[in-house]
Amino acid sequence: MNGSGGHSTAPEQARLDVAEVSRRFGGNLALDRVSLTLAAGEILAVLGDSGCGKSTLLRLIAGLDTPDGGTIRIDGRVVAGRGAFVPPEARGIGLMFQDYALFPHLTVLANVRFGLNRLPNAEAESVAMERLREVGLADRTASYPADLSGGEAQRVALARALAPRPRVLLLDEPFSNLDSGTRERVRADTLAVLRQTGMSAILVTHDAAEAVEIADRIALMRAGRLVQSGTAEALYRAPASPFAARALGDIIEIPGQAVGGRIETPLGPLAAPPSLAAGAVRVCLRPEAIRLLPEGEGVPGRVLRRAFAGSLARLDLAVAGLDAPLRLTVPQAHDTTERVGLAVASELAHVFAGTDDGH
Ligand SMILES: Nc1ncnc2c1ncn2[C@@H]1O[C@H](COP(=O)(O)OP(=O)(O)OP(=O)(O)O)[C@@H](O)[C@H]1O
Repeated sequence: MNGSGGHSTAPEQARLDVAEVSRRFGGNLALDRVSLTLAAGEILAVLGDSGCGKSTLLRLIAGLDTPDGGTIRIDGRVVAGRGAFVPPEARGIGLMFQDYALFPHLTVLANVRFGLNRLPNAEAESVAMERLREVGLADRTASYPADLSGGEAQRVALARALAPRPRVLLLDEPFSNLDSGTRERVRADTLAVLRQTGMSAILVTHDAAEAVEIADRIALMRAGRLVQSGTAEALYRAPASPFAARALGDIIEIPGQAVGGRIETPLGPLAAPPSLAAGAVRVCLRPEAIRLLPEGEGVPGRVLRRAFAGSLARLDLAVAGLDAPLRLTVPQAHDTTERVGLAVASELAHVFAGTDDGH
């Protein structure tokens, strides 16, 4: 029941290859042998809670910091590690942070031109115009940042980061300063621009829904380590740990006991994976793994509460052997009696040995 590994592309073919990279701050191991790859044109989301090392990883890739171990390659060339260090401006990396960092005293056009100072004036101007067209802001060239909405400012920052056509674009929580209505639209616009320009990008976020929506693959981090990487679907369907299961969607966790090829749980027996040793296990279930049956069938449950949730209804069920009520969502039209039966689809259960979280 293990998930996929860290590499999806051979390191020598990858646009970006991060191999066994570590970074220590005093006694704090902020990154612990993190490996990941990014293919050309791919969008990877680095997903994790505050303090898990996401920004540290981006800073190392950008060349704003130096790793204590491991190597970073861009298009096969070592840019950090093995005694090499290529400075940020020579890495072909574009950066976009959540505060956009637009220059307030420069027009929109001048902001986008800023990163193009190696080009002759006329060319820099025409490239900047082209990038502003790409993000749909060709008519705002003479405006100043103070006159822009949050969404527009974000698009100018995107145009500026894309202006020199970087090999890799790094986006650090780029939508977190936008209100929720604007965020979805700007996110969709940003994704469209990244796809249109074939950009290879890493997006750092603590928002699983955002990672799922925008990325081809997700690298899930926890406490300085890469927990699992793969497509959103792979992480959803085959989480490597209870933590990974929780990170990518609703999960119902129940205790279990593996004995002789089966797992005894309060929701009935489940088939045990062949490699599982006897002993205590944790069973993680997606809500769709649990079926409601008429009273008298399956494992008995008692409805404690039924709450209205639009087209759905939320049920809290008491089940013998479970400490907390089991929360299920059913179609509003589903009429429930006070007593019901429950069944679990074994093939949708994720079973983990032991009782701790694992990585
Ligand atoms: N320059 C630094 N000096 C000392 N400790 C640091 C430094 N930069 C980061 N850290 C520590 O490294 C760990 C990882 O921090 P990092 O900022 O990379 O996490 P993050 O996942 O980006 O969090 P957030 O989402 O809050 O920005 C934290 O424990 C942080 O305190």
